[in-house]
Amino acid sequence: MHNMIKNRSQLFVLSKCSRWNVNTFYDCQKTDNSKLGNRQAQLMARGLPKQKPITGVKQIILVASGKGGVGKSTTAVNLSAALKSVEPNKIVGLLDTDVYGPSVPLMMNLHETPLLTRDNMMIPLVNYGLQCMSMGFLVDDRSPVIWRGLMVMSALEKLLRQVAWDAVDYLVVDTPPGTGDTHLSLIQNLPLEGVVLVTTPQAAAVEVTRRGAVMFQRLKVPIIGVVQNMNTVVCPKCHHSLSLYGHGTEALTSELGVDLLQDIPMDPAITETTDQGKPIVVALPNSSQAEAYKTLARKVITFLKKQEVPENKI
Ligand SMILES: Nc1ncnc2c1ncn2[C@@H]1O[C@H](COP(=O)(O)OP(=O)(O)OP(=O)(O)O)[C@@H](O)[C@H]1O
Repeated sequence: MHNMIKNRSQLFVLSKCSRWNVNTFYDCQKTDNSKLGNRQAQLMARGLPKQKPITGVKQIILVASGKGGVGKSTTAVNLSAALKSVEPNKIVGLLDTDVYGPSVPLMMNLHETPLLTRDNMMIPLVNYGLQCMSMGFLVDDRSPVIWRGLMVMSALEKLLRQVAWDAVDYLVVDTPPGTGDTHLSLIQNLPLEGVVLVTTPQAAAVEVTRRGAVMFQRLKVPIIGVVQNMNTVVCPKCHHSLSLYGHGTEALTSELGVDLLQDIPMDPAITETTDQGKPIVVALPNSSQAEAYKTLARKVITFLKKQEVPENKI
């Protein structure tokens, strides 16, 4: 757990039984931004504007989609688990920035309220070896979040700056669908390594993904590649793979000049494990579905390694 505090009960006492909830959003202290580290220098060396890293995090990867419901959160959760599985020595975090429809609590089976450090930083909840933070940990599970944009931005600021990430190597950031304020705010404020776009191949989904991709390209966020989700169905008896929607994603990736990173079939085991709060990479680690997510993770890692600027070039 967090290196300042060795166990949760000790922390609970130290924080005078304070638990983070939505009411404390507006009266907490500012994050300590003094430890920006080498990363900023690396990004400046790449000619990127001066964004502020997240304390305790080395590399940040966005997972985004144009349309809702295409499997972005499922991909983000399984990508996080797969990064951990492929590189067990690395520390992986998962940040859910979908304030209106957070999925991480359900998909990671985490329903507690985060504890606070002495300086009012939220301690990520941990399951399956992944540090996790979500707006869903801070609001009632069943209540809708009825907030105006400014409140959402304020909540996002807290999620970005008031979480006590503990030496995270890879932070996977699940985003809301579309290309709204949250994306702009993430792009403006964070040194992002790149974005993984998730789409299904129907024309409607591909069209919105294209618009999202152009936004990322214009704002100089590297596109790591595209995950095509739920295009194929594999027959459990004869293992024949049937394509449901055709080649919309290939057309998109060749138009954008980016990689089609992985094809994830539509599979009931993925839905079931997701709904049970255990990503398929954890629930069925040797399955072909888990292997698909691990292949994706390996490609993301290869991309991240290429992004690194050698120390002697800074
Ligand atoms: N490859 C897949 N096979 C089967 N079911 C899947 C697959 N990918 C996602 N699903 C299911 O599709 C539904 C939507 O997935 P998910 O919540 O990840 O989408 P999303 O794009 O993040 O949605 P939102 O726009 O609400 O954030 C979930 O029930 C999930 O279990």
